Amino acid sequence: MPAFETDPAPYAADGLAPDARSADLPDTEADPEAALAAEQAHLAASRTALRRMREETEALDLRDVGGNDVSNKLVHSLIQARIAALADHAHAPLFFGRVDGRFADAPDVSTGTAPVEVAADPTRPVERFWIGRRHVHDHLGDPMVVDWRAPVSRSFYRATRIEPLGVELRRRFGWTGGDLTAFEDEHLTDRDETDRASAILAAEIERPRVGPMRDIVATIQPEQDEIVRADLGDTVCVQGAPGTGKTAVGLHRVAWLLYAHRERLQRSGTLVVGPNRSFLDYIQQVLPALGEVEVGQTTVEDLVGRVARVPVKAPDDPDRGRLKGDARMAEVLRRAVWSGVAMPAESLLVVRGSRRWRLPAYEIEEVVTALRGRDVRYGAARDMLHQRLAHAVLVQMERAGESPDDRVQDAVARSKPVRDVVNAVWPAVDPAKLLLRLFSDPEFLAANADGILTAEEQALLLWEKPARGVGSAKWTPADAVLIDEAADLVARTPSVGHVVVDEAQDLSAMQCRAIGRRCTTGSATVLGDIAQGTTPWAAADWAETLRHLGHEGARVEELTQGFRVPREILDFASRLLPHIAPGLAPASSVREAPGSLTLRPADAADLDTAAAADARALLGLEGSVGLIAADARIPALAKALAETGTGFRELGAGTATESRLNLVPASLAKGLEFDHIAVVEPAEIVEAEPQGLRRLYVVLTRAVSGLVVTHSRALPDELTA
Ligand SMILES: Nc1ncnc2c1ncn2[C@@H]1O[C@H](COP(=O)(O)OP(=O)(O)OP(=O)(O)O)[C@@H](O)[C@H]1O
Repeated sequence: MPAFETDPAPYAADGLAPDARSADLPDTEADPEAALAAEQAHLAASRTALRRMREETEALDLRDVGGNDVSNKLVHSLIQARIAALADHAHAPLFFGRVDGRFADAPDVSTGTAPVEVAADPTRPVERFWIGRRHVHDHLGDPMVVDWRAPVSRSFYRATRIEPLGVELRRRFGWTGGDLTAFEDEHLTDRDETDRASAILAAEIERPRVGPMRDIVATIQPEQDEIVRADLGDTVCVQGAPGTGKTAVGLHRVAWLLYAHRERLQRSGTLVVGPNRSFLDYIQQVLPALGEVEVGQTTVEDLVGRVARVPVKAPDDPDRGRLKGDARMAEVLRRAVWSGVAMPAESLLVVRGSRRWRLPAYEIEEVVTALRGRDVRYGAARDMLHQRLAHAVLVQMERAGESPDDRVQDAVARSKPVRDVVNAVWPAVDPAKLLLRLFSDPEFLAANADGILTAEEQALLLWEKPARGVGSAKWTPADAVLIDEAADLVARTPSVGHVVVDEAQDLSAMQCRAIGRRCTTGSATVLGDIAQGTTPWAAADWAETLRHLGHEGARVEELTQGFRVPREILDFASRLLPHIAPGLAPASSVREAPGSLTLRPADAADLDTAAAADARALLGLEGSVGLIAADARIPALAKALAETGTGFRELGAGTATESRLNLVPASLAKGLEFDHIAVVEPAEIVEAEPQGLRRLYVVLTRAVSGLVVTHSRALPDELTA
């Protein structure tokens, strides 16, 4: 059987490949240069095809659509989004890989939006697929580049010599800017060939970081791909050491889910929750680069802030914050919300025309009791109470020979006597006011917290100076989460189809519940590292976090291969692990960078100047630089940098300065990475907070290429032992 279905002219005069998927290409072994030239020709043809696809979209005539103004606007914006998605980014490869293999003939293997598994079929002729960021087809509709999320692309990421999935050849391409410059082949069915380390893969991982995080579509690893392509219904929790690709995997998973379940998820929505704004800024370009612009990216504070609508004015102190984040608070709030429901003292009297209708108190009580027993939100039950009371009055009218219709019932439901009864027996609850009362009124708190919180805990919650009103209270982030919980007891929080939660180890039980109620009808990807938990309420294990998220029993996967931090630095930082997370094994590193770690003693008096000089020296190297120190030292470092006229960007300062040098308070370093980092005075970082050793672990593991530790004091014992 010939290697490929033959077609003697792979590239036609118009530059388009009539059927490059099965055409003969030059023999790679005999003539690698010709093989590279053929790939470059396929690239040129694919670019031409992409341009044609864009021009066709641009030429779409909206007048044909008809419809009203609103639908025209919608179609117009969809077309604009499509045109943007079809842009050819000259600096990025249009494809990064190719698979040649014998695949079962599924109709949507290269274009499918359903998660069709690609299957091998040795009886089929060899077909080849180029894998890239977006789908490109020729004028006949045949694929020239297949989206990395299409079913057949799975074989590119997952095929091994043991399980080739139909793949005979896997080719990776090397690029310089927009030019295709090299390729590497693996013949997965060739028994004589052995695995070799991929230079292209290594180069891609080593590429210096200049700006925000970028996508990893070209190099997703099999264990990562398994998480990326997990079914929509699966909630997956990923534990992974620093730099193992958790964030990258979470973002690619959203992009894959949107491809495989586009219609459903576009309707329900998706959400990425990250620890802070600096982190969201850092990751914000990954999804748009993958063609997904409609994913909400937010912090927990912003998420609950939209519901709580109170000004957050103060941080949480550790003890109070821990208590406010405790899951027992949910029960206190539940009791408090429902505590206002009372039994009626009087009957209900409705006057209509010349007639008076009386509903005795015991009948009202029956209605209230029945509603309490139903599994509905407080506010929904309150709305129902109006209607139920009106209905009971209507029954009396009917018994008396009248024939009232729905309009009469509505009028009675809205009448003042009914409203008065409802206000008395089922008062409206304002979540923020409820919390204000709990924290200001010891008796109200005791009535709802006794048996749940100890007397000391109740005392801890009470404000020393009760607030006058919701607007003037000194709300903290944990309070906003409690208000969000109360709001959900009153009215159900809408759920999206999928939520990705990053740095989840730092969430309190109540924060988990806040996120969990936003994916009650959907699934979640939960990412984190127990060793990097730095909040006073950080998780000790994933089972608890998953339980509070409402996804108990979700599977926990571990990523152990580090892509960011060179081995020497990772080994150095991992000395802290037995002290901060005894159960966790250190990650391995795929990257060797001998000499990447420098320990530099300095005089206490010159520490800031020395650190500023280190950072300036690092600017002489390629890539981004992070100067990281305890938060309290940041102003001194900013001054030292300014004195030498070194431009820098201070994270968290709210300024939009562009600079390769980033001045980073240790508390904002989580999730970020820089090519080179200079860490100042580790002992100070450790002392700054109860979880200081973990903070130091986070800080030391931000480096991609090099780490300089500048210190005037002894390094912490845990780091030198
Ligand atoms: N398969 C891969 N190919 C190339 N680069 C990768 C791969 N996986 C991860 N990386 C890179 O490794 C770095 C670390 O990834 P990421 O930030 O997702 O790790 P993380 O596990 O979330 O780290 P942390 O716990 O420190 O937040 C990033 O630069 C990412 O692009």
